[in-house]
Amino acid sequence: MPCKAVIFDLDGTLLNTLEDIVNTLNSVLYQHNYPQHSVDACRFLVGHGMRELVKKALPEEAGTPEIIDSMLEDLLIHYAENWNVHSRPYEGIAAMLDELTAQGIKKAILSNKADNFTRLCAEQLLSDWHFDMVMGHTDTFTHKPDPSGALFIAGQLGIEPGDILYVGDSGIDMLTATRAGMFPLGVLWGFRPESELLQFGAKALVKEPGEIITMLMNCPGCPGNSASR
Ligand SMILES: O=C(O)COP(=O)(O)O
Repeated sequence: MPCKAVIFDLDGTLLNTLEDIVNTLNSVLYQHNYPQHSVDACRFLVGHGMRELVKKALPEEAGTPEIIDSMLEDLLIHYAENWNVHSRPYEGIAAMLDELTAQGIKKAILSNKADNFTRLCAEQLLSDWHFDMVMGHTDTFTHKPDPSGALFIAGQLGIEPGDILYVGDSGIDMLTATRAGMFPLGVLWGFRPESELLQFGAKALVKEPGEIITMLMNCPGCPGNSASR
């Protein structure tokens, strides 16, 4: 298992952002007289970026580019006011990030969330840890599962993709990792089920963040593995 660097997905992996996203989405849908969605339904709407979220949430016949654009504008305004009401790191994330930091393993974040919100999340909810790179969606790279963002991070870190562990909670993340030549590790505390992670190529699954550390410590090349020192 690779262990020179770890790239994390954000929503559903490091942070539980679901409730704030659902509340924002539903308030915008309500304002525009469209049906709202349950939290469980929203688990499958999030992950492809914010424009796709709006598109998937709208009734099919309403999804014209003009309506999507205007709903997206409102969503971004509402989300800016409500993004951190309930959003927090999952239990065990803090200890896991502490341990990666102690072991000198590089850390990055790659999200399909808009770049400004991704940075806000990292700056305000993950400020105790240094991330070597934090990247949300911009016009420079196509959304995940296109591997260009992940490969750009590898280049910036100066680490071969094959030496990078990619940790995420969705099929999109597993595909991204596979296409980038990284190791796809699926987490089971996030938004999507185990079956999806396996279907899209997860090579290993973890039930809680501490297991990531155990796996890395058992990896022969890991800086934290006493056998490799
Ligand atoms: O689509 C989103 O907004 C969230 O995306 P992420 O799971 O890549 O963080």
